[in-house]
Amino acid sequence: MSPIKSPFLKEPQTVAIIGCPFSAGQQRLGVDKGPIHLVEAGLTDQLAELGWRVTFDGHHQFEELSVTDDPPIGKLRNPRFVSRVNESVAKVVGGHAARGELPLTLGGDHSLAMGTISGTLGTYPNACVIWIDAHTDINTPETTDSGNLHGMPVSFLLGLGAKVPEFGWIKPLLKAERLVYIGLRDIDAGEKRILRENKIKAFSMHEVDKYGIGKVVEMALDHVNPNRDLPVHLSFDIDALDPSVAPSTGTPVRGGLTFREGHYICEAVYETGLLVALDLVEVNPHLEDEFSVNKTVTVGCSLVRAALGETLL
Ligand SMILES: NC(=[NH2+])NCCC[C@H](N)C(=O)O
Ligand SMILES: [Mn+2]
Ligand SMILES: [Mn+2]
Repeated sequence: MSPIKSPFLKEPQTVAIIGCPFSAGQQRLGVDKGPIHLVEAGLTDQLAELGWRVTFDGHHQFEELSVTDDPPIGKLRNPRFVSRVNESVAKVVGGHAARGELPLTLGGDHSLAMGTISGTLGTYPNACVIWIDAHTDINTPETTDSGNLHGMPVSFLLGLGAKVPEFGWIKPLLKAERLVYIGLRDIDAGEKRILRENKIKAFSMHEVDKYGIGKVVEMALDHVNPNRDLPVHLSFDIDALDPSVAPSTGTPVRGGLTFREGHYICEAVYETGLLVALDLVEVNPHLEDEFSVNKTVTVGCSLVRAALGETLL
């Protein structure tokens, strides 16, 4: 029995867990401990229980890639380190995808999507990206206020904004019409302009309230995957969930997805049978109290299970 009825994955269906203890895309300590907590919570066994062959080669040791001198380039913080780590993540994710496995990247901050989505698109050039987040993470080197690269991966993938030679390895393989957002509620002014100018489809919490999550996911899939035949990369930032559901994250924004809305998205993507890669990022076990951390890690594991075939019935 295979967990997904998938036109893309090879038998025995394999999920490759890629632990990415990485935090240099933002400034709060602890998000690099996210993957360790998710794995220690038992995620590997939970996925095996769903029928997957699970591989996990230990958490990546990015220290080897660290740079002694990494001054900002313009506003961009830790640019060389972020670039190098993502280049290596792209190779790892791409390698698993090319072997017909499903890479599950555990972050770490969301700058990691530069690597994960580059890896997916290298193997599946027509893949679409479903980005679940409170934020659009589409600032360019020109529009960013914070200089934090976790707020910018999407612009690099689309090839928007000033070209930074250090990030020259990123091929702008993502097309605006193959990207859709759900859960948005904190978008910078410059980002709003980019969304408009590039006609990027986005469902904020306003649309979730108006139409309900079922309709929103259907409309999102209709946009990026009208014939339901393209591979899907699901990039899930835990801060898409309401802080009452997932408090331990670096940039919480109130008014987010409920527990069920978050799970519904994952379940609906699973049901398409088209999922080829999954990211779960921005779990920060150093933030808030022990109860909050447990809650956040537990909901993170359960979102992953939902995307990989756990059903309620
Ligand atoms: N992956 C995230 N949590 N991103 C938050 C980004 C916040 C803000 N838009 C920035 O550019 O810094
Ligand atoms: Mn976010
Ligand atoms: Mn994000």
